[in-house]
Amino acid sequence: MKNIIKLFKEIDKIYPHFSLRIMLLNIILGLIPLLYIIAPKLIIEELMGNKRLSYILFIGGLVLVSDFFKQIISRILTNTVSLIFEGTIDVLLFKLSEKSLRLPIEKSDSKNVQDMMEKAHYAIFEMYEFYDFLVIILSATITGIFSLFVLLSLNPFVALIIVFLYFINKNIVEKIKANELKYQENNAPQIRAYRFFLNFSSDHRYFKDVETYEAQELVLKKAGKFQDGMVRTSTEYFNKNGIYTGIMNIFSNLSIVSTLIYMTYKLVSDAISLANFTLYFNSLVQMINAVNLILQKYAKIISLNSQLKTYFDFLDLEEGLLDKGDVKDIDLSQVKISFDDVSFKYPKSENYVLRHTSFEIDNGETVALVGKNGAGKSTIVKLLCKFYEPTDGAIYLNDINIKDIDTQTYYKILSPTFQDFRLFPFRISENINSKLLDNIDKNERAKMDKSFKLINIDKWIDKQVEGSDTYLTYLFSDKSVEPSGGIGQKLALSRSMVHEGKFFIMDEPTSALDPRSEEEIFKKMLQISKGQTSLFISHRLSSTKYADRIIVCDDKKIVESGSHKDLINNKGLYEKMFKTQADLYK
Ligand SMILES: Nc1ncnc2c1ncn2[C@@H]1O[C@H](COP(=O)(O)OP(=O)(O)OP(=O)(O)O)[C@@H](O)[C@H]1O
Repeated sequence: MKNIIKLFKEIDKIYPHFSLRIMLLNIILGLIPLLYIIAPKLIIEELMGNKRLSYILFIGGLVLVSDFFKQIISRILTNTVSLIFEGTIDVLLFKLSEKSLRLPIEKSDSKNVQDMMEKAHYAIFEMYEFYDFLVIILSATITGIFSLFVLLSLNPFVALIIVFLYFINKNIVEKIKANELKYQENNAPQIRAYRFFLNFSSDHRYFKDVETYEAQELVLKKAGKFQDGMVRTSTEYFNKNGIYTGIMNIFSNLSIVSTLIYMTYKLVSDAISLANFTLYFNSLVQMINAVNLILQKYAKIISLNSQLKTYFDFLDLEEGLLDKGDVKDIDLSQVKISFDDVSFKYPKSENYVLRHTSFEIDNGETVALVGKNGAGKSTIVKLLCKFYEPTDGAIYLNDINIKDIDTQTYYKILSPTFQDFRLFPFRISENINSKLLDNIDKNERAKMDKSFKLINIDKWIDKQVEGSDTYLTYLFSDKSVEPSGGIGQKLALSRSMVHEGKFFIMDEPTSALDPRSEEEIFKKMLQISKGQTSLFISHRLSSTKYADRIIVCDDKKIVESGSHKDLINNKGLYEKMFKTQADLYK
C-alpha cells in the first residue's frame, strides 16, 4: 500500500486535508447502515411488546431521515472525490510530461522507459477505480465489522463461516490479482500502438505518403489487427475476472444460505426471537456484502498500487546528463572544443558508431565536418549536445569535461540547428525567442528582426498576416502560415542566431534550400560566425570549402583534417568526394 499512501500524500499537497475529509464522510456513510440493521429488530420488538405507535414512527422516521442524509453525503462524497480526482489527474499528467521532457534522449529513446511512461499514464487513468474504492471501502469496513460482532453474539461458530469464506476467497483474489497484473503488463505496448493509430488520422506528416503510395489499406489492416489483439486481451481478462468473481459470489451465497438455515432452526425452536432473527439476518447480508466488496476491490487496489509504483519510479528516474554537472562558472572569452579519444555505441546497440575519435575546434575556428551517409556526423552533434554520453573518452569545452558542466549553463553556450529540427505550431516570434509573446521585450524583437534581415527572410515575414507574430501552421490559429521547408530552415537558423550561443553547431543547415540560397546563406552563416567557434555539417562540399578547416569522418573515425586546398592535395577521401560532386554539377 506504500504507493497508495504516497498518492494520498500527493493529493493532500494539492488539496489540503483531502484524506481527512474523505475519511470523515466515509465513517458517516459506514455508520448509517447500522441503523438499517437494528431498526427492524426494534420495530418488531415494539410491535410484539408495548406497541407504542409514537416509538415505531420515531424509529421509522429516523431511518428515513438517515437515509436522506446518506444520499446527500454520498452525493457530496462522489462530487468531492470526482472533482478532486479530475484536478489531481491533470497535475499528475503534467508531472509525467514535465519529467519526460527532462529525461535525456539517451533514456527517453529506450523501449523500457517508453513502456514505463505508458504504464504510468495508464495508472493515472486507472485512478478512477481508486475513486470508486475510496467511496466504498471505509464504509463497507465499518458496516462489516459491526455486523460481524452482532453475528458473533448469535453464535461464535459463525466466525468459522467467515474464516472459511475469507480463505476460499483469498485464493480467488490472488488469481484476480495475477490476472490484473498480467493484463496491465500486456497493455503498455498495446496502448502505445493505440495512441499511434488514434493520432495517425490527424498527423499531416503522413498524408502525402499515405495518399501517393495508397497506404490506406496497409494502415487500416494494421489497425484492424492491432484492434483484434486488444479485444482478445480484454476479453480474456474480463472473462477470467467474471468467472473468479462469480465463484466468489457462489461461496458467499452458500455462507448466507447455511447461516440462514441455522438461524431459521433457532427461530423455529424458539432459541431466538423474530426481532433478533431480522437483526442477525440483516447483519449477515451486510457483512457478506462488505467482505465481498473489500476482497474484490482489494485485488484492484493491489494492482493500482503496483501501477502507481511505475508512476513514482518514472518520476524518480535519474535525469542523467541533465542532472549531472555543477560547473557554472566558465570563462567564455575563448571557446575551444576537443574530442579526446571518444568511442561511442548507442544504448542497447552492440556496434560502435565512433571509435577512438579525436579532433579539436580552436577558439574562433569554423570547422566543416563531412563524410558519407551514416559515417557518424550527426552522432558527433548529439554527443556535443550531451544527448548521449561517450562510451569511452571525453569531450572538453575549454578543458572542462562537458559532462561536468551544468547542463543549463552549457545549453546557453550552444547554438545548434539540427538536421531534423522542429518548429512549434506557435507564433514565429515565440519560436525564435522560446518565450511567450507577452514576455518578448523590445531588445529581443530588435535582435530577431536583425537576424531575419541577415538571413534574408525579412520580406517574407513582412508579408505574413501578423508579421513575425504569425502562427506557424493552423493548429492554434486561422491567421497562420505553413512555411516551406526552406523557410522553416531559415527560421531555425534565425533561432540559433538569436540564442547567441558562443558555439555554433549546424547539422545540414541548408539542405532544404535551393542552390543559390544555399550558397548565399552559407556565406552569410560563415560571416556571422566569423571569429566564433563553429561546427558545420553539410554534404554540399562546394559550400563547406569556405570553412577554416575541414575534417573528414569515415569508418567510425576522423580520417582527414585540413583546409580545402590541403585535402585536395592529399588526394584522399575528401578529394574523391569533392571530384564526384563537382562532376555532377558540370
Ligand atoms: N538512435 C540510434 N540508435 C542506434 N543507432 C543509431 C541511432 N542513430 C543513428 N544510429 C546509427 O549510427 C550510425 C551513424 O549515424 P549518423 O546519423 O550519426 O550518421 P551521419 O553521418 O549523420 O549520416 P547522414 O549523412 O546520413 O545524416 C548509423 O549507422 C546509424 O544507423
